[in-house]
Amino acid sequence: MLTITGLTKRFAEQTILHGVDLSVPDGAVACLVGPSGCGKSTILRLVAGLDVPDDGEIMIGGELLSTPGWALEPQKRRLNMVFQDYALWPHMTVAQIVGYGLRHLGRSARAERVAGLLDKMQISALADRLPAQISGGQQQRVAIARALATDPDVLLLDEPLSNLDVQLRLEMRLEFARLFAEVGKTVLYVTHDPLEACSFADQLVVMKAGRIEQAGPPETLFAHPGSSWIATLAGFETRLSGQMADLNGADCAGINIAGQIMHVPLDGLRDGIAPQADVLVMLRPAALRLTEPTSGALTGKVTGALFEGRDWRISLDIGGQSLSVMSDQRLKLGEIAGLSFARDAAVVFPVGTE
Ligand SMILES: Nc1ncnc2c1ncn2[C@@H]1O[C@H](COP(=O)(O)OP(=O)(O)OP(=O)(O)O)[C@@H](O)[C@H]1O
Repeated sequence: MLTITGLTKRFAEQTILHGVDLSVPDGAVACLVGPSGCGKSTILRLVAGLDVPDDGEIMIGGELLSTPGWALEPQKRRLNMVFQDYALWPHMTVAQIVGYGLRHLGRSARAERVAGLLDKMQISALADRLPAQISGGQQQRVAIARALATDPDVLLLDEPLSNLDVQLRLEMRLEFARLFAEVGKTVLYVTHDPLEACSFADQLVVMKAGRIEQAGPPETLFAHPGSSWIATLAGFETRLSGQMADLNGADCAGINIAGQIMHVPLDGLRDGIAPQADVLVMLRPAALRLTEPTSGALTGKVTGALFEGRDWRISLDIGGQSLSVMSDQRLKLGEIAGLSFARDAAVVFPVGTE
């Protein structure tokens, strides 16, 4: 178990991490995700021992790595880090790079272990090449093989896919999912791409401004986002402003959107939203449907229709607020249409706390 408690880091006058608590069980993959500058890489660097915390403790499997006033030297920590730029030594061959941390082994044991790692990463044919003679994706595999060579308890990866093209990134996501399951290491993985994080995370850790906003399995976070920022990551992209009107029966709330009442299931509603509170309703575009403008449904006026190769993107004005809905039918400008949405399509946040 990797355990981080009250981790605090300051650079000059600025506090970069504000008492971060995080536990990653043995063999689990935790992905730190969040906007640039929120402190993700700083956490990795502190765990790796490349920087010293101002406060808090870091432990791996009961062994203390860092506490105020004391830090275990980086090379004594049972972990390895893969950097964004791979940091491969330019004058060494792939086999020499991967075997570098195994110099204590005899020649044949070392060669056998290196061959196994190159095979695992599917780069056996590149053993005698220099880093400059292989592609970015292949360099990435070499960096991971090197990190696995010394059989660390924990792997730290800092944006390892960000230098690869889009297609290769998609392929490597699959590869990482396979690899992480196979090697069974505890992994702390930094990315700013939530979809990359979701591909293989057991635990998604969403950070903002030096704090953890929400952590848990990706499915839980995406179904029950704790903030509008996470809701946006989870694809609740369409926004409507309104006021709480009433609690309409046991499982539905009424929200006033520019004079019309929109009925939102209570499981999409945050606890403790006061009556009359100004709220932000966030909807997943894929779960919105256009319907006949029946009474009881939210209705809007069509202000645009764009054909996007398969479906029409219909722009709808609802009391001065606009949103777009995909439709298999073209609607006329000025037409009134109803809007329906699936039960899990909406989440609601009180304005000011979102
Ligand atoms: N050595 C340093 N000296 C001063 N400030 C630093 C130092 N290292 C990081 N910072 C600052 O700490 C903040 C967090 O940086 P960090 O690299 O952890 O962010 P990040 O979330 O990993 O961002 P990115 O996705 O852009 O890499 C940033 O504002 C950065 O400028």
